[in-house]
Amino acid sequence: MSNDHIVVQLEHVSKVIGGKTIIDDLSFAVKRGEVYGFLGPNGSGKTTTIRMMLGLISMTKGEIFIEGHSIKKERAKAVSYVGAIVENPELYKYMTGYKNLIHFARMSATPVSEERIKEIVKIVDLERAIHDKVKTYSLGMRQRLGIAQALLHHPSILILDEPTNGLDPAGIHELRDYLRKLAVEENIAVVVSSHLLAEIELMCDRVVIIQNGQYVDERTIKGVDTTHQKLPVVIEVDDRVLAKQLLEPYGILSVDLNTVTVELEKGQVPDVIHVLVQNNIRIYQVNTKKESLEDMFLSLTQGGNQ
Ligand SMILES: Nc1ncnc2c1ncn2[C@@H]1O[C@H](COP(=O)(O)OP(=O)(O)OP(=O)(O)O)[C@@H](O)[C@H]1O
Repeated sequence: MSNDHIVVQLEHVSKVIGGKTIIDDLSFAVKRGEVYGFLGPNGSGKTTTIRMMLGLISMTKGEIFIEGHSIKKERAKAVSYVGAIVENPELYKYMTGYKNLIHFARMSATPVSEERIKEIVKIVDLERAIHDKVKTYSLGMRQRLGIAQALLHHPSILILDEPTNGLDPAGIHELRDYLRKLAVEENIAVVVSSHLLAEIELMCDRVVIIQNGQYVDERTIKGVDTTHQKLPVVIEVDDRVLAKQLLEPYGILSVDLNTVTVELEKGQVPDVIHVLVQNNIRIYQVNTKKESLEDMFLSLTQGGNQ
């Protein structure tokens, strides 16, 4: 199956509770093999959206498809592809990790083989501790056991609501590593919600940002090839008129008092500097305008509702 395979798709989803619009026309799609961040300030509607993705609450408008199945029309089928931990997983502290998994496997609607349990234990890195009682586990280990439980039935998508809550930096680091491994090795979509940009940036391949229940932006975080991305480059020169003439072929965006802004690919920047220098233009500054995810998220969360 190709990695462009869309596992979950939200189409114009809205949720109104008590006359108040909590989610407003939200659309996004998550693919196999990726860790997808769902980022928004507290109260922006992440949990509500996740509940709709799990079929726990209805949507007022729109559609959610999981593996092509409508959550409205084929709820049981659609939800069968989802593994999720929304609140703290229910674990039996006085049983071993392994016995917990056996217990959940028995409760699963789809049969789970012992082989599958072993495979999952390996993926979440609990091989050494799996026969110890859960009460001896750290919070991070308990969370991994919870994830193992959510994965028993071979879901196509794993949804984790604020998974780093309560974890220390080492725990967050571990979580990041095995979510990545999970997405690739199990070839599943992993959706992680958070109100902390730094965490999402560390963990995810792509991120959708919401505020007040509305879509704000979607960005690729890792592995993005910026070589051919065109960005505005502001060049401060002593002769903007001549500079404008020379840079015309590259596409001038604007000319100010002593700057010329051109839209350039990274590889064109040295060429442009070369052309200007050859024509005896003095260059004082070259700046690429790029709004970082952080700038944007900070401007969204200004007002301190984090
Ligand atoms: N059942 C409900 N009735 C009324 N308002 C609700 C209900 N559920 C959620 N809300 C409101 O909807 C908004 C979004 O809540 P939600 O829990 O989805 O946000 P969130 O992004 O998950 O935030 P947090 O990270 O704080 O949990 C909040 O303003 C919340 O008060």
